[in-house]
Amino acid sequence: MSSSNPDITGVILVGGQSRRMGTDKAFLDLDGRPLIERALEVCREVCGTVLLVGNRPERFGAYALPMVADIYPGSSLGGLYTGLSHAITPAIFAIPCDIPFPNAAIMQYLISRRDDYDAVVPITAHGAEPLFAVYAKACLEPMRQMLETGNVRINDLYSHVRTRYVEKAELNALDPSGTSFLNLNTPDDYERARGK
Ligand SMILES: Nc1nc2c(ncn2[C@@H]2O[C@H](COP(=O)(O)OP(=O)(O)OP(=O)(O)O)[C@@H](O)[C@H]2O)c(=O)[nH]1
Repeated sequence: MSSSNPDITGVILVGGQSRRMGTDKAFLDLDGRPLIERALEVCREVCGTVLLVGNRPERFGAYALPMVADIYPGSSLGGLYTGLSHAITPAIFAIPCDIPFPNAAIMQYLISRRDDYDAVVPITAHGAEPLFAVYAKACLEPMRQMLETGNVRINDLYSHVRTRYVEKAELNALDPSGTSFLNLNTPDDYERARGK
């Protein structure tokens, strides 16, 4: 796989319950393609390796990708921790499976802001976007401590690692449609995305 960042693993989070949607979000069809394939496409473009993290490998066999089960099941923080643990690269780019318009240019930009930081996290109108962010191996131990104590609020991680927040204004030019961080949680969200 040729990519501009061989030292980054794209970690696609495909766990969770999809309770609000009522059907596995990874396989929601948008313009003839399931969401998972959109995430996969940008990961292949930007990252050296791709890893799926979730607990239903039988659903993803067709993609012939490495897939690992959550070490700490039950939270997206557990998914991040699992992806970062298994990655053989020094850092990962985490991406959820429920964003219909993942933006490779934004991924590239966030990766380019790594410098000496352990986490690079975009800020949008909705606050931090911890599931579309860069994490270095230095995040593993603080993540593990949070998981061991039952704290799964990813935003609490950032005070324990060197975090670079990337403000919305920095990203606007890369996101003219303003849809890059849209995520689909409910059937209504899905209907709206189909209209875009
Ligand atoms: N590996 C892993 N991924 C998760 C887990 N929980 C959520 N995710 C992923 O994180 C992203 C955001 O998920 P959410 O919308 O917060 O949760 P969800 O369980 O998918 O949906 P709800 O049941 O409606 O809350 C999606 O890509 C999910 O696949 C988890 O426990 N493990």
